[in-house]
Amino acid sequence: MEVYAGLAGIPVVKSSISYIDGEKGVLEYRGIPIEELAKNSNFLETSYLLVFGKLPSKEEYEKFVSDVKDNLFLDRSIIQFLKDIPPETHPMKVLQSIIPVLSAFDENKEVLDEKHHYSALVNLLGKVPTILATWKRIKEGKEIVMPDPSLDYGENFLYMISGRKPDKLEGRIFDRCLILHAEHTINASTFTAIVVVSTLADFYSAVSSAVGSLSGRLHGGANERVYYMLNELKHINDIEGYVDQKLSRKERIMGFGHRVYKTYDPRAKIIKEMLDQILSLKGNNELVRIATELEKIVLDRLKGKKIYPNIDFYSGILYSLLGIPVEFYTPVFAMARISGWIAHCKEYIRENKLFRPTQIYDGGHNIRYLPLEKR
Ligand SMILES: CC(=O)SCCNC(=O)CCNC(=O)[C@H](O)C(C)(C)COP(=O)(O)OP(=O)(O)OC[C@H]1O[C@@H](n2cnc3c(N)ncnc32)[C@H](O)[C@@H]1OP(=O)(O)O
Ligand SMILES: O=C([O-])CC(=O)C(=O)O
Repeated sequence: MEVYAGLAGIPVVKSSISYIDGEKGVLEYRGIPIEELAKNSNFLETSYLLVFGKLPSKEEYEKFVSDVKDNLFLDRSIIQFLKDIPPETHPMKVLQSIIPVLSAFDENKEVLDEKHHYSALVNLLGKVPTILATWKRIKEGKEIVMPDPSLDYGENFLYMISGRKPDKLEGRIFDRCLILHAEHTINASTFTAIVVVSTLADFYSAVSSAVGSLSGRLHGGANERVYYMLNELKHINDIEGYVDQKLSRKERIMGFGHRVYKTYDPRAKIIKEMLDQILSLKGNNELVRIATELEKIVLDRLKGKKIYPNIDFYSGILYSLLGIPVEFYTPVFAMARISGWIAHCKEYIRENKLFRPTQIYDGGHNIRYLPLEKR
């Protein structure tokens, strides 16, 4: 028997939700290339596609958007809960702890029932942006901005965090970022979600656990770390030394490398294009200059290892230009990934099999118990 460390390359499900060709840099959601969706779709339509397996008709789309919008507002008890949390708490921890509480307001509690899947989906898509924005305002001691259902999904989030209505381009760019982050086959957090749901725990527990899994710096948490790294590199001349020192210590450079992509992450390419678009309006930016130079040096030092920027490398810079504070980069990722997590939970539970892998035991046997005073 052999141990498959990190289950690398081991299929654990059959799925028709998304597809990656890591050598060619292809990503498709339900067979549609990510580039097509980022160009033509919006986040809620893409969420519908992921969860229900097809693009919605006009009526289906309108009903779905309206169901999400009906769920934007938070109960007073949830706002109070947020007010009682210590302000230093990272928003990923806030999200992870509050999501299970939302189940109290969902009357469809049976995990095997499709009604639960739908109500958890619209409840979480509706409330998670409001929770994050409300937490940001509370943390900063500012007045809470209530959701505005007349705005598009992404615009409403930018509005709630800042109190300012974003312009159309900012709203569209943010919405496209949400599309790019919505789904990515069986990554660590999605795997976490289906493991939880395989015990027949409900979708709120699965999504909350997936948030915890996403928060780590080898996964979604890397986008926040990239931002700190770029800020540490105050000058272009510092970069070579930084990279060489990191590599000589065998440390990872955040935002580079991927378990599946052995070429440029197609999502990072789209984010880079959007950065150019926003910079042409806002003017040049020092962080972008540093990131571009860092990318050149890392690609040069690691050539042969097939290591390229992943989605987390440029996303934070884009978020900073949209006025999103650094601690909220990973939570924004989580907000988008809800659709992917729920799509997988819904698919997995259809032919559920409890996850229960095995191990190769390499400890002792029949060891005598030694009383405390003899140890
Ligand atoms: C949304 C996402 O989750 S995208 C990923 C976000 N995470 C990051 O950006 C963190 C930095 N990246 C990494 O740590 C890794 O690339 C991971 C965890 C994403 C993928 O890791 P794995 O598939 O396990 O790659 P693995 O550990 O096999 O690495 C292969 C080789 O490349 C090196 N390597 C991989 N990524 C990096 C990196 N970012 N910086 C430097 N070296 C790296 C490894 O040290 C290893 O070298 P070795 O063969 O000499 O030991
Ligand atoms: O697929 C992965 O391992 C990580 C990733 O890029 C994602 O979840 O978006």
